[in-house]
Amino acid sequence: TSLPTPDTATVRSVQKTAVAQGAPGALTRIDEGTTSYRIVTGEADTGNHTKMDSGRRFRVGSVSKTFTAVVLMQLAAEGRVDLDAPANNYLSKSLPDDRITVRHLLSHRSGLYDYTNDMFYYTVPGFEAVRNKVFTYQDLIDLSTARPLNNAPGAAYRYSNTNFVVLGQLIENITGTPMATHYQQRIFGPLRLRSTAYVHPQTTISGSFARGYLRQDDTTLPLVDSTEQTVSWGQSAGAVISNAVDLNRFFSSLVSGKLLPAEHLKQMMTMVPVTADGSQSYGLGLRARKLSCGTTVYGHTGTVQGYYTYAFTTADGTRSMTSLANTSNNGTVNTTLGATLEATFCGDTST
Ligand SMILES: C[C@@H](NC(=O)[C@@H](C)NC(=O)CCCC[C@H](NC(=O)C[NH3+])C(=O)[O-])C(=O)O
Repeated sequence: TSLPTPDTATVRSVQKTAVAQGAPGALTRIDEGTTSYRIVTGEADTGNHTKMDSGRRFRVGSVSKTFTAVVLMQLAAEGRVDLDAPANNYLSKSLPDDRITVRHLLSHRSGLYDYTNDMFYYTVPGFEAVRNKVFTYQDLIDLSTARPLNNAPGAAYRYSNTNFVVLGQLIENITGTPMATHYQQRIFGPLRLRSTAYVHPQTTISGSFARGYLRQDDTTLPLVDSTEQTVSWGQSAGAVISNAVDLNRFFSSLVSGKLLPAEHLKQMMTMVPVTADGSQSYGLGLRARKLSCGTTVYGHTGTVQGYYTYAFTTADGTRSMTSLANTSNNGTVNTTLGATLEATFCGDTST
């Protein structure tokens, strides 16, 4: 299917708006076969006024969930896990409800409470309290199960980081191999994602990277440099580090069948609407968005202190886009940045 030419002028104006709304900088990279478009605005480091550039690495937040889902689906394809079995079959310490299946975890239908609601209720104090902490998966799961389930297993979609922390623990329990090894051997290596890494609990980002700046709840106060942290509160739900070209290659490779057999990819991409207008849906560790021009794109968003990410591709992987703004706790910027999807995949709709 031939898509309209990406509207890079609108991408640029969207980025300028995001900067005007408080982001120090933004980047967008669009890949289509051998053609790439790179648009950047503002600064990667406000301390020495280093300009943003599109090759910089950053924390991808929940885009990590898609990487974790791919590992899980490969194990399912290898016959080592049954998606419809109780997750408790694979866990050393049981979840409070045997009805929670592996598929419920992948599709955010388990009902498990999201511990980050309490952890980050107060944004900067919450962040400062955990930025150098190292949690076990069980520490985080125990924070969640201290609260009642949001819903009966399978009864509703309710986004929860807990689901993908449980999946990290489950994968390590089944295989005896750390998530970092699975990511590297099953995804980063085969796809040559040379700027992508899982270095938990290391707090620093190596190579060329964008610094991240967290907005305070009192927005009159200056941004907090949140670049260095363990992201141990996120791990298999949010601790991957990558860059735009790698995320574009990851999502286009995923949907074009390079990581999973057809049946398992199909299950991952089988979407359930999560918004009333049906424009947003969730599959297994994967988001889909139906854009105004009728094109549906597949990928994930990410929010981690100092970094907003959108990483999406077309159903056939021919065009991929990754956008980053290096701030967070700023919903206006997050919404604005999302407009790079329309500009990229629907082209110039102003005429
Ligand atoms: C939404 C996004 N989810 C993720 O990326 C996961 C890993 N991030 C979160 O759950 C946000 C944690 C708080 C961030 C903090 N907010 C606060 O502290 C608010 N009090 C911040 O904005 O940096 C997704 O799936 O698309």
